Amino acid sequence: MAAFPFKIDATDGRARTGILATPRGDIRTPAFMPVGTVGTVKAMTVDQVKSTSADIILGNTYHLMLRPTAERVARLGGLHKFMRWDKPILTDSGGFQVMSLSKICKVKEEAVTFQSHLDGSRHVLSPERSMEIQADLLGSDIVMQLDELVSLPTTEDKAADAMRRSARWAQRCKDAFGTRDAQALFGIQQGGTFASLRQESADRLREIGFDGYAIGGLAVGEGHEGMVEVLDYAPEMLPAERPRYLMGVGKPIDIVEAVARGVDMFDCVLPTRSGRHGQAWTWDGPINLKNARFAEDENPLDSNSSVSPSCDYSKAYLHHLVRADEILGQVLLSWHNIAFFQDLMSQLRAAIAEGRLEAFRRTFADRQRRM
Ligand SMILES: CC#C[C@H]1NC(N)=Nc2cc3[nH]c(NC)nc3cc21
Repeated sequence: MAAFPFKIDATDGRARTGILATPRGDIRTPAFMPVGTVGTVKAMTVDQVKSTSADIILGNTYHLMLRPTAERVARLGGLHKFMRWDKPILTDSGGFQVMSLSKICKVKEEAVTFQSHLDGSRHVLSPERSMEIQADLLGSDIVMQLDELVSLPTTEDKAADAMRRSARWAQRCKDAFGTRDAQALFGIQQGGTFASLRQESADRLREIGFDGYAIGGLAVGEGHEGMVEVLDYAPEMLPAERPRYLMGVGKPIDIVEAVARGVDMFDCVLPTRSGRHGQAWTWDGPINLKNARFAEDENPLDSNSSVSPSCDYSKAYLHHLVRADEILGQVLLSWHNIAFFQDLMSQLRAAIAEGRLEAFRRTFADRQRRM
């Protein structure tokens, strides 16, 4: 019996909307997970994150194992208690971050060894250690397998080798994770932009059996068209009855196109990172509050929103905060952007439930281009 029942309430073309039920709360899909890398959704309190109606957030094994260490988080009661977030948490396994962040890393069949980007200290991350950190020490609700990242551009042979190692690590993760009914384990499909490798990866993951299936290897610089090309076939290679999670994605238009191709879960640093740099996402595309045209604009970012940073504050005030490099500017724009992404997911769920996703997609794309 797979952990976490996934009930699909409606479909529209390849898109699905439903509920992934977890012991810490239901996750409405399609879902966007705010990124809380080191135990904080940057510049936001957990109450502000909750006010956006986010059902689940993401944490990172790589960052938390380096600081404050997974053992310390465990001694302090686990990640939920530590950061005061009592809803679901998905943790990434560390593979992607080790290979994209750490100074030196060596990948062997047994494990990845690397030096911390913080102080150069040496660390080892094996499939078994990643499971121990995520499931036992951090106590996350959804655990990601450890996978191997290949940097783009890559050859088919290199992508095949990495995909097959990730599949062997997937089995080791499943064995180490064991059978738990209060936590779930997701596998990660690899294979770059090679359909035959993606199919082989999906087949191997299905044989092993996971509670959900992620699409890895995208949002790594392939661009919107490159991503959509893979999304035209990759999601449907994965079991239809379990959640499909596209890692690291993405811009609002990427999310809409991926939902239309059968993806259920997303995470991306874009709303919080761009908010810290003065950017606000709106239904008419992104704007940057640094721009002089907002200096005396008394309108809020979104008067239809019920979330404070979107409906209570004037663009003029936000412009002032950003120009003055005030911390509150980073807080309010991060908060607004997360609220906007959650509003987008809510509108996508409604559009699928009412069978009008195609119309929503067209209108959304036209309006986003207006900027
Ligand atoms: C190859 C591969 C792969 C995936 N593997 C794991 N464990 N995490 C990821 C995180 C990502 N973030 C982004 N873009 C921001 N693409 C990602 C891809 C992965």
